[in-house]
Amino acid sequence: MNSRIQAEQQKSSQDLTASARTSAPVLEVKSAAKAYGDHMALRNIDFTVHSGEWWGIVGPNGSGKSTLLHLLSGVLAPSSGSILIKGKPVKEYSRRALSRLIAVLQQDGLPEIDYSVRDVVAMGRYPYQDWLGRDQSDGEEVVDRVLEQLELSPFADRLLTELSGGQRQRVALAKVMAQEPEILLLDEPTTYLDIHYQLQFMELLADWRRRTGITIVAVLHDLNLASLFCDSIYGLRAGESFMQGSPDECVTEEHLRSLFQVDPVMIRHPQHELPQFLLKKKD
Ligand SMILES: Nc1ncnc2c1ncn2[C@@H]1O[C@H](COP(=O)(O)OP(=O)(O)OP(=O)(O)O)[C@@H](O)[C@H]1O
Repeated sequence: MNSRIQAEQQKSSQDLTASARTSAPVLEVKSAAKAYGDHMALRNIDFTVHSGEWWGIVGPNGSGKSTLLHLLSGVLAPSSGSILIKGKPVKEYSRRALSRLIAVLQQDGLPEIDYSVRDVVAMGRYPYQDWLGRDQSDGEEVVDRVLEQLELSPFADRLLTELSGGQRQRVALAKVMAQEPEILLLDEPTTYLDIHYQLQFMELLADWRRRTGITIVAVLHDLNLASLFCDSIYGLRAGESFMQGSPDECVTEEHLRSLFQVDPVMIRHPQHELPQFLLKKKD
């Protein structure tokens, strides 16, 4: 990619971030806690996501990241505190209204089933169908457009069972794109992807956000990717808030040591001016 295009893309991403900061809150977590039986998985969680922002949720295994995502999507109710979506408690939305607002993508987005790519992407239109299963909007066009955007048109009639894991994850992304949500929640979406597909997946999200201003909250294990793509990072440790802020504020040697007990070598990305780190092995 030539450097002028790269600079323009970086600028448009910065513009998006700046405008996101001045826009309305879409997700608000207020003093939220979640207990499973007598185990407190989350406590004292407070953060606000504004329209068009991209947040990365990071933290060690078992720190409560997926639980937090389940609270945001309304799959789980907080034991105390509240979760607001566009100013309204999540529990006050009907399932259908919620599925028009929020799409969720898991780490293994789709099972290996005997459905064609087109049929699976069309399932994303479910929130727009009436009780007879008719799409009340331009569903077919949306499905065609999304297949085109993700370069899946040549695969449209292939079965999911005939695709690689990386291709299936792209179809999973197409399905949530067809859902046309305002908020996208992702739980470790790049876990099973090789570095080519990891980067491609993150670029597709970035492109989607540039085009539509969608709000993204993603649980990410890879802090280097989080630093490259997210505006803001929220770090959890043992169910409690550990840090929140920009990649520069969060991806630091001190935080990495304290969160993950690793001894990293910090570097500055020479092209993107963002913090990155290398891991060291014992001598
Ligand atoms: N359904 C459940 N019942 C009981 N305890 C649970 C349940 N789900 C999660 N937990 C516990 O809550 C804590 C947080 O789990 P959670 O899955 O949210 O962490 P995580 O940060 O997403 O972990 P990982 O990085 O390993 O996926 C863990 O101690 C886990 O064992």
